[in-house]
Amino acid sequence: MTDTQKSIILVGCGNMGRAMLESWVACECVKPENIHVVEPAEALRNKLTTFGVSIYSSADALPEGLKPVLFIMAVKPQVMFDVAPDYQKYVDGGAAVLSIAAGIGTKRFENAYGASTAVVRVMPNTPAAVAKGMMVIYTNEFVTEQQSALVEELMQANGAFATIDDEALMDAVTAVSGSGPAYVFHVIEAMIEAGIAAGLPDETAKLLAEQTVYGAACYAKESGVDAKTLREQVTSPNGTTAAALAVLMKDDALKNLMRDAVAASKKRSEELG
Ligand SMILES: NC(=O)C1=CN([C@@H]2O[C@H](COP(=O)(O)OP(=O)(O)OC[C@H]3O[C@@H](n4cnc5c(N)ncnc54)[C@H](OP(=O)(O)O)[C@@H]3O)[C@@H](O)[C@H]2O)C=CC1
Ligand SMILES: O=C(O)[C@@H]1CCC=N1
Repeated sequence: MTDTQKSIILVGCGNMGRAMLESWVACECVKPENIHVVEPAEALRNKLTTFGVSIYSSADALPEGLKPVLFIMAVKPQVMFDVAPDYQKYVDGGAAVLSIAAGIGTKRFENAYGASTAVVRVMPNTPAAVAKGMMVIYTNEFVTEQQSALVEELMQANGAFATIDDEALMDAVTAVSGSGPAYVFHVIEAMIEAGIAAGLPDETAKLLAEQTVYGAACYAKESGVDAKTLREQVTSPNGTTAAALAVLMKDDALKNLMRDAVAASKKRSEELG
């Protein structure tokens, strides 16, 4: 089997499933028609027609004899084990299950599908849609080299990936990089509103906020300089930034808020498991 003959099934093409799919259709590890997408919502299926992927409304509609290398469970944690039995036959045929659900551990899939099931957990994030995701991978001992290699190719198409050996870290991962884009989007919202309140036209406030967050993130990642030093380089003594940071850093306000937010997300991930 050549690489491009490999097939995968994506179960659920909502916010996160679609974000990952957007970068997969451009990657050369799986041909678009060999990406089988199962999504019950007609409106979401209709948005996939230009992707060249194979689209189904339910597991029953998948073609007979399909032998996927892996299937990706991108449904909500709350419905995961209602949906899981529909894919038992692919596990029995040697496929690995890849779950992106918050909280749910590999053991629960082993319990559902069988003790030696190959299970991959990935905590993705939505910037995967523009190949700028942070994808964190944990695999159990039953995942084969071929399955692992395909997972890494797919995750690379989505942006950067990291692997962890300790599954217990997944809740903290979820709280930082899984949920994290929402924190940053909220910062962008807040900067836009503040810019408008300071007198900027709406479109100008949006452009400035988005490009500033984008540029700062690229600079932090690409310069090799730590964030504290980069912050200090912006901050002229008794200048404008110092005036702003006196507000943001008073009593470690933002750090404390972020610590509480990440702790709340981690706790919720543990509860979902
Ligand atoms: N959103 C994010 O940023 C992130 C999400 N995740 C995880 O990704 C998973 C999906 O989240 P998200 O994309 O936000 O959720 P969505 O609700 O947007 O997407 C889930 C999709 O699965 C569909 N679905 C429900 N039942 C089935 C079924 N039997 N077969 C196939 N598809 C089905 C849903 O359809 P319908 O609505 O009609 O039920 C929906 O379109 C969750 O487990 C979440 O924890 C992880 C990291 C980040
Ligand atoms: O909010 C959630 O539960 C999912 C998991 C991480 C990001 N979104």
